[in-house]
Amino acid sequence: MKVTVVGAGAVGASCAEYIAMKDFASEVVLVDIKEGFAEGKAMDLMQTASLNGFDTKITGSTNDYTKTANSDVAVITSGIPRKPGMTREELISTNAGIVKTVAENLIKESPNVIIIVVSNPMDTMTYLAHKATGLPKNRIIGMGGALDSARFKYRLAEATEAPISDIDGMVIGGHSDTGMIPLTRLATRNSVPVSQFISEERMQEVKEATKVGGATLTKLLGTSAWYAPGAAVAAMVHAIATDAHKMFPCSCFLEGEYGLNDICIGVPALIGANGVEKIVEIELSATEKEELTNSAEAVSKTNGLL
Ligand SMILES: NC(=O)c1ccc[n+]([C@@H]2O[C@H](COP(=O)([O-])OP(=O)(O)OC[C@H]3O[C@@H](n4cnc5c(N)ncnc54)[C@H](O)[C@@H]3O)[C@@H](O)[C@H]2O)c1
Ligand SMILES: O=C(O)C[C@H](O)C(=O)O
Repeated sequence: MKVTVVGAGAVGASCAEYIAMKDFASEVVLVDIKEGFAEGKAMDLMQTASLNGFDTKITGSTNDYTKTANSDVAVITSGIPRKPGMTREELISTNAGIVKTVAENLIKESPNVIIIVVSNPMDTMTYLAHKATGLPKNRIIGMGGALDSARFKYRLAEATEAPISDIDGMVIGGHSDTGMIPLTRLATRNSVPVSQFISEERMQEVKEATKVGGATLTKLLGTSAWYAPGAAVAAMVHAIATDAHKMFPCSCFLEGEYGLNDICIGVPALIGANGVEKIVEIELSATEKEELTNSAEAVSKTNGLL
């Protein structure tokens, strides 16, 4: 499998590294607009190959998309990250132009590619990539829910003092500080509802900490996070490569599912060789439905700024 990662910055390089470490791709091409940057990151990563035991070939390119030809999967991480105090939505004016151009360049060289959008505001950038490329909806996927769910599990494990491997949980909705919906009702510790281990008040704290997970890290780091985002993308690319039909909440183009239309937003989906193999419609409570409706309204409002 050939994978292109556009943007060789913090998230792009982390994503390329995790993909290489899993050793399932024949080639990863890093692309960046900064002269020599992607080539440098690729060389540095390749010099870890004998140490970390992978055979994936990582190459770099300064904005030459011919090097990306016939990619099976392309990940878009190009664009600016937020600074402390900013929302993801504030990045739209810079990132929309970048994501549109990059998506158009990618499909010229790789007409059969599956695109995973990471750049923020991610749900709106996924919608933009969908509109700009006209690719079938199964081949444009936004990465947000896989990361948000990993953060939810981290917070649940912390609150229950359980090993993370005991914990399961999922976050749906928009990838924003206010739009995420950690499904506390469905979170489990080894099949037992987490609500049996912690108070309702503690559960609310977990929910709120999950929603501002990205903002918390941005405040600590001075820029947004990259290890967990890179790992989340690598897990999704791996599911495509292995046709795993693994369930991730991710930003999918909806046509009636969950009562929503003409929007990309986080819902559970089975990810396999064709990208989104199936959107899974789980039964939501009245409160969760209302939260999803509100979240979708906010994403649509941001889409209106395109
Ligand atoms: N969806 C998510 O869960 C998630 C998680 C983390 C970060 N992000 C987003 O990912 C994006 C990247 O974050 P980062 O921390 O890697 O930023 P970064 O600044 O470290 O890297 C971005 C890279 O994009 C490159 N770039 C800019 N314009 C380009 C273009 N036209 N073509 C190719 N490359 C171009 C830059 O030169 C830079 O190297 C941000 O928008 C951030 O908000 C999303
Ligand atoms: O928080 C951000 O701006 C980056 C990313 O969306 C994240 O959740 O880490």
